[in-house]
Amino acid sequence: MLSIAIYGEKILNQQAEPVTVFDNQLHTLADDMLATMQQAHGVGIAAPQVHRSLQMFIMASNPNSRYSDAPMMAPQVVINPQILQTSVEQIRGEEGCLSLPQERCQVARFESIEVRYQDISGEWCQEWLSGFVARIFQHEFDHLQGITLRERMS
Ligand SMILES: O=C(NO)N[C@@H](Cc1ccccc1)C(=O)O
Ligand SMILES: [Zn+2]
Repeated sequence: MLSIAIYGEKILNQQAEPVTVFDNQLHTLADDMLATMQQAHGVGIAAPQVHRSLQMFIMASNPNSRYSDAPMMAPQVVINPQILQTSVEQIRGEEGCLSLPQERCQVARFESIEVRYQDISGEWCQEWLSGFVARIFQHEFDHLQGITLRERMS
């Protein structure tokens, strides 16, 4: 397990660096992030939260004790992400953050987004996401820009 940075640590307010080397060490980091997220009953985790200032996160929505109505999806490693388009509609919904333990708050997010990112092997993927998975993507994407829930609490 990796240690999770807590709100206030400056790494959470930094712009993360692009990933340029897709090697075994990157695979190990992805595996360690997933294990750390699962141990914390999370549905997503971003590299800066495990003290690695890299443009990389994992989305792994699953119904668990913290989000009982989360949809089931296979864990997805997202590297060097871009948000290409967003829906007009925004939806308020409850979010938590592993770096803000015990806090939950309502955040407005775009209902659907078109995204482009590289997977663990460096292949580019482009797709539309909507609903809870789009919410997780936007939450993790914020982390890569040094934005946390505290800055989103309206
Ligand atoms: O802190 C993180 N990721 O950065 N993990 C959050 C992810 C998340 C995002 C959006 C809505 C709900 C939950 C978690 O509670 O598992
Ligand atoms: Zn978070």
